[in-house]
Amino acid sequence: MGFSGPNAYSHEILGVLGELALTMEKLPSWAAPQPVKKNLLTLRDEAYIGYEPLGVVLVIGAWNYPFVLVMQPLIGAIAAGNAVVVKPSEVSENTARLVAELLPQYLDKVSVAPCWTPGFSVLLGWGDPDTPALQDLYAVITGGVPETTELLTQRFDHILYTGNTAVGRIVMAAAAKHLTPVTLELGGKSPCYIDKDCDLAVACRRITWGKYMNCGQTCIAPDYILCDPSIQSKVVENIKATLKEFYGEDVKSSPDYGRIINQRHFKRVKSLLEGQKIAHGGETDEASCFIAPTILTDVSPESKVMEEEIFGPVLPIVTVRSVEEAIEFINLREKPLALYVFSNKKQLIRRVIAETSSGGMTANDVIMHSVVPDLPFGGVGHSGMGAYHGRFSFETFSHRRACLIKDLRWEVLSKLRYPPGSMEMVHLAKCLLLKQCNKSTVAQFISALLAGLKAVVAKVSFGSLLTL
Ligand SMILES: NC(=O)c1ccc[n+]([C@@H]2O[C@H](COP(=O)([O-])OP(=O)(O)OC[C@H]3O[C@@H](n4cnc5c(N)ncnc54)[C@H](O)[C@@H]3O)[C@@H](O)[C@H]2O)c1
Ligand SMILES: CCCCCCC=O
Repeated sequence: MGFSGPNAYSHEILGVLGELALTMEKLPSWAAPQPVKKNLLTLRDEAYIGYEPLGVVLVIGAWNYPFVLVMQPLIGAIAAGNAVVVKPSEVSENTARLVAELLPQYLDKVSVAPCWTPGFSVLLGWGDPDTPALQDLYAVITGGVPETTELLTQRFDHILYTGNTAVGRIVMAAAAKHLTPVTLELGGKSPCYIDKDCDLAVACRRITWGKYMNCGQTCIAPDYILCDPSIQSKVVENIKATLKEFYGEDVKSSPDYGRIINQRHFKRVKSLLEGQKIAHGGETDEASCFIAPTILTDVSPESKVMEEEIFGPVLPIVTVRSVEEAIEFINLREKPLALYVFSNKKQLIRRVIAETSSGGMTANDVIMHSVVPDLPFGGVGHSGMGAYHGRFSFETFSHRRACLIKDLRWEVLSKLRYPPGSMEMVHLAKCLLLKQCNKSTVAQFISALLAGLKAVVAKVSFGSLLTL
């Protein structure tokens, strides 16, 4: 993909460092038992949510940000107390090799792995599973489809998969065989609506940054623009001006402009240009997998480029006459991973939010919701299920255990639920649970309490008499 040094650091390392710092600071509070609200029936008890590890987590990463996409889930899974098997994408083979080399050097080992089968041990390169030896608690498996397919036959306690929707189905089907819960971080076409009432220069600069970073190979890149026909040419001019500002006269030689990951994806993205009106860019070079930043205008909603996620530096503009039409356009399609809206009108922004659905959204910018540490990152519908980042990673990889600790006294309150049943007891329970009390129920409750109290006092006095 040709990340330059600064881009590799900011896209792949900074996020991991931020996640580590946040997790180390907040983990004690995330992991602490969370007391919950009590009702009159549980007033004297301890009721809380206790967090416990799920067990062994499988993290399957994608190639477009190959380091952060395995490290960020790994941090959450470790923080929640799990053992982890990491499967980086074979497409970004150098990073996969690096992860496999580095992780075992820095992370803990374990002397036994009782729940893992012999087949699994062989897959992990552990040799004879009966021979006690130190094994990686955080193992890395490299390889492609056959290795991942084999890995998926094993039983895990959670799987977090990042990648395309088609493979997402395969992962979910394999997980279902073991009743393993999954987090699916998928993709899709993230729309970007530009209202006429907005600062187009700023909007287009931000869109250009998010669309063409990593050569368009970002899961939450704005996939296409929806705007009024009257501003289409201004949008094109502003994006063109920004491209010059960002990458200079010769994009090909800019260290900040990437390349398509491989020939297969190069051919796929290039084919999306066929039959389109190219307002800017369109140049390609197969040998170096270069595709220039490209803008397509007056794109038909029925064209191929509007059918699949582009995942490349091609930005189609589809014109719509109003925000209603934009909302309808979005809602006729699968729920996207991200949604963007640019407008000076807060009311219009709130309307777009209220009348659409997406994994996440940013107004008046792109990508940025994904770097707010207290926001969950994930899709909805075909763009994914579940979420992670920060506290949400900890929650995703933990079991929330409902804990209630009672004592063996105050049996008088428990009598409410014991047979034989009576309507008086139902009214009393309703009074205690729903706080819907009438006078006679309150009187009944007080007399029951007094009876309980009398019994306790009698027991204590009898005990004191005995000790005299
Ligand atoms: N939601 C997110 O956080 C996020 C992040 C990055 C990418 N994506 C999405 O991922 C897609 C691009 O990634 P990709 O799918 O090309 O990545 P990819 O080719 O790297 O595949 C992802 C993972 O799936 C495994 N895999 C591939 N085929 C498999 C099979 N038949 N059975 C089992 N495992 C298999 C690969 O080994 C890899 O680890 C885009 O749709 C993009 O939007 C989503
Ligand atoms: C700036 C990094 C964004 C990472 C989003 C991951 C999806 O591809």
